[in-house]
Amino acid sequence: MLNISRQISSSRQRFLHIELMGTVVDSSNKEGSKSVLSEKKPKVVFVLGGPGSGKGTQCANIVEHFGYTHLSAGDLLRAEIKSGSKNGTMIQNMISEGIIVPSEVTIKLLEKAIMENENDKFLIDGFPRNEENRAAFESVTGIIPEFVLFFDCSEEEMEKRLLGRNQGRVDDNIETIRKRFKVFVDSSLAVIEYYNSKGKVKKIDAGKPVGEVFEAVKAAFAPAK
Ligand SMILES: Nc1ncnc2c1ncn2[C@@H]1O[C@H](COP(=O)(O)OP(=O)(O)OP(=O)(O)O)[C@@H](O)[C@H]1O
Ligand SMILES: O=c1ccn([C@@H]2O[C@H](COP(=O)(O)O)[C@@H](O)[C@H]2O)c(=O)[nH]1
Repeated sequence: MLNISRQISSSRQRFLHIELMGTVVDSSNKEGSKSVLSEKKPKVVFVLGGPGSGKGTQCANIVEHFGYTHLSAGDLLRAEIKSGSKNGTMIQNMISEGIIVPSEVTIKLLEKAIMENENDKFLIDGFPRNEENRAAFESVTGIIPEFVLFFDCSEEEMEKRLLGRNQGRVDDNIETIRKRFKVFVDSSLAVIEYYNSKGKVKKIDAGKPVGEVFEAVKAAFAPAK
């Protein structure tokens, strides 16, 4: 039985309370046109959560333990900037402002990364970031995620982690961090709500230490009994 209740505890802070499950990969898209992925039929898990909730950290653990390939949408966009692509300046400006890059750009990068990898199971980290991303990805690729891992963490904790990350990211400054939080609440939570309505969200308390979070993640990947 689903049980979602959203509490707004301050103008900037919202939490989702969710109970969950999920599956299935569909290789056709709604327009009937063929995606480059229609033959491959990869298994996909979306890894979602606010900026600094620990998605990348836990994806590294999942790769090691469960043999998935980790595709961070943000990393693919940053690599696109470095490659000198024609979209590089636009992507750079959008990341600096914490804005969501057009779906077409991100989906092309994800499709390419999946096609170029022999693995058939992928963690897609940090995408979809809004409902338009989600609908476009499903329509273009025909992929429905097996499930969605949702890293639930307070803004206070995420802010502390991002300010301490020290990886030289242009968006890890307090001004952009606050913009990213707002984008997450205004646009990205809707994706989690959508998949929750399909019974596909597995919520993780991501405010705990890394090892404890991974114990919960492992349970989410354990086959249903
Ligand atoms: N459970 C945790 N407890 C404390 N620190 C953590 C935890 N998980 C990750 N961190 C640290 O917090 C920072 C952000 O983690 P990470 O990069 O994994 O987050 P993310 O969700 O992928 O962020 P973004 O969405 O900005 O890419 C890193 O410095 C990481 O080492
Ligand atoms: O699907 C995506 C993923 C990322 N972005 C942009 O990149 C930054 C950083 O993303 P991280 O997941 O924190 O690496 C994000 O703020 C967006 O500007 C995107 O547009 N679409």
